[in-house]
Amino acid sequence: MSDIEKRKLTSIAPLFGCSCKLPETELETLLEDINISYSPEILCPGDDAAVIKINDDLAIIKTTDFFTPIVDDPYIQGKIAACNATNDVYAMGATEIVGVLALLGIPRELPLENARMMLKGFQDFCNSIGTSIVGGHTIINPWPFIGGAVTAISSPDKIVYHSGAQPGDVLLLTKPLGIQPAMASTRLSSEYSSIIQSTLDSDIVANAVNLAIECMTTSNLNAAKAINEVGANALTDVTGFGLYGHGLNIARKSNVSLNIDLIPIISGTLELSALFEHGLEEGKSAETAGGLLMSVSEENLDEIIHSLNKYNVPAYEIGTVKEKGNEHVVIDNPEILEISSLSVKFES
Ligand SMILES: Nc1ncnc2c1ncn2[C@@H]1O[C@H](COP(=O)(O)OP(=O)(O)OP(=O)(O)O)[C@@H](O)[C@H]1O
Ligand SMILES: [Mg+2]
Repeated sequence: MSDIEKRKLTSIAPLFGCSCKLPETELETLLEDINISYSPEILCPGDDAAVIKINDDLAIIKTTDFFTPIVDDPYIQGKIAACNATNDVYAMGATEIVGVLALLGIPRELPLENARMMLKGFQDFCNSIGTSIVGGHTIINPWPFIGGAVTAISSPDKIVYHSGAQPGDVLLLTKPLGIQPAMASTRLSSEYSSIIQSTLDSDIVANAVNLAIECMTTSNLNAAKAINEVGANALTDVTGFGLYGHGLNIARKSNVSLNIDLIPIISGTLELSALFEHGLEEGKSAETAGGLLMSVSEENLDEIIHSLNKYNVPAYEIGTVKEKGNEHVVIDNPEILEISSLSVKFES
């Protein structure tokens, strides 16, 4: 057995899941320097996915995402990668994916069986949301990575942009936060292990990891279906830039301020975040395949919550949209809501 075969998937790269994204400020500098010119058919440069208007009835949505492993099980890693890559389509309010190209990077020494299981998890997840791998690209690379390039279609008028949040709107989030600290607890040195054991019950840590994996393998498709039925003013998904960073994208594009006064977290992750200094209570902790953050009018609020719950999607009311103030995103001493299950009580 080679050295790498004996190592865990997450031990081959030093960054995990969406936390390997280039920081947002550096990405902005990079893209500014290139000065890309977008033609008028590109409806929303800088949003979660590119939307290309073909005619009044048809837009094509294209997006790509890939990252390093966040779990050691290659099959689950494949599912998480497919969930994360396809979620940017749902973050535009679109629901109809027509195909996914699978992108794979594998270290020379990694047994092909590991790569095969990642791809199998990827394909099974795509099937579970009604689509399939239609091709891909595979390279030899020192760090393993997996992801997808996704194509979807939609009516242009169903697309929901970052830019539509209005003062008076309510902010809803569909998954709890805390993926980064929950998963960091699975990769601990013995020094950290003993600190955690003295701080948190081992069952709480195990449940946090299980719920984090459930979050990362639960598609935002159902949430997008609900939004498609009722409508939302602005929409994004919460990934590597955390709630703060993705909220900032909506606030800037909409020229408003977001006041966030409640942060739903995976139970136990506040203590883990404090230990690893991830900044969860400030919305700064990186999420992977996180939930949808939407801005909805007060008058649509009950209907959208009802519709989300009907599709078995939780809806946490985390704050409100204000006229633009000194800061685009205000998260000041928020209430912390500990979540230990994604299941929804639905009353029709
Ligand atoms: N190399 C690149 N060339 C051109 N545009 C890019 C490049 N990298 C990122 N972008 C654009 O920058 C914006 C932010 O990219 P990013 O992948 O972080 O999207 P996101 O939706 O905010 O995050 P996530 O994909 O994790 O959900 C997107 O509009 C994306 O198309
Ligand atoms: Mg996104």
